[in-house]
Amino acid sequence: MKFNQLKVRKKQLRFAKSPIHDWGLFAMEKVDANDMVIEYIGEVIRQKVADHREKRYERMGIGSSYLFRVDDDTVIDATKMGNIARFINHCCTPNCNAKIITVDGQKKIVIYAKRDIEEGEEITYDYKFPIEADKIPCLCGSRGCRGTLN
Ligand SMILES: Nc1ncnc2c1ncn2[C@@H]1O[C@H](CN(CC[C@H](N)C(=O)O)CC2CN(CCC(c3ccccc3)c3ccccc3)C2)[C@@H](O)[C@H]1O
Repeated sequence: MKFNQLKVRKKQLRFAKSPIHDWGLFAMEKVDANDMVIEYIGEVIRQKVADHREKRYERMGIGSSYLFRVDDDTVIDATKMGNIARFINHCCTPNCNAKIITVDGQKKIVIYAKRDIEEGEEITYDYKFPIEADKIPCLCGSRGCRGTLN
């Protein structure tokens, strides 16, 4: 089914302080399992450009960036141009999935509900960060928490 034929009734969402980390994204209405929640909007850039930007963001002290890896040569950067999807936090037992779909040759990241989500629940997905040496402790607080983001 083409992306624009999807039932793209925008979900009522809001960003607010999160018990997981800083700001998060919350459902303002019930979301049914498998419904599309939001697209992760940002600039589509090549891996090389993302590497340079990541170093620049580190130098600027903005640390963790709004970079979302799509595949081994495509990254979506929501730092300068993005939507509220960039506020979605990680959870080891998330209520959403991030799926990559291709629409007219353009790769898009769409966040779908894995299960029914109640009004007021925080929207989360598994970041699936690559394993790294310097660990980022995970604050998701869920029973199945793996302890680190990477
Ligand atoms: N389960 C978890 N456990 C522990 N930590 C978690 C978990 N889930 C998410 N996180 C944290 O959230 C990050 C992902 N984050 C998700 C949303 C985040 N909650 C938020 O409130 O922004 C988006 C990134 C946070 N950054 C914002 C930078 C900001 C900035 C930073 C410093 C100084 C000034 C400005 C900035 C602002 C504008 C432009 C550029 C940078 C992007 C992860 O990388 C991790 O650090």
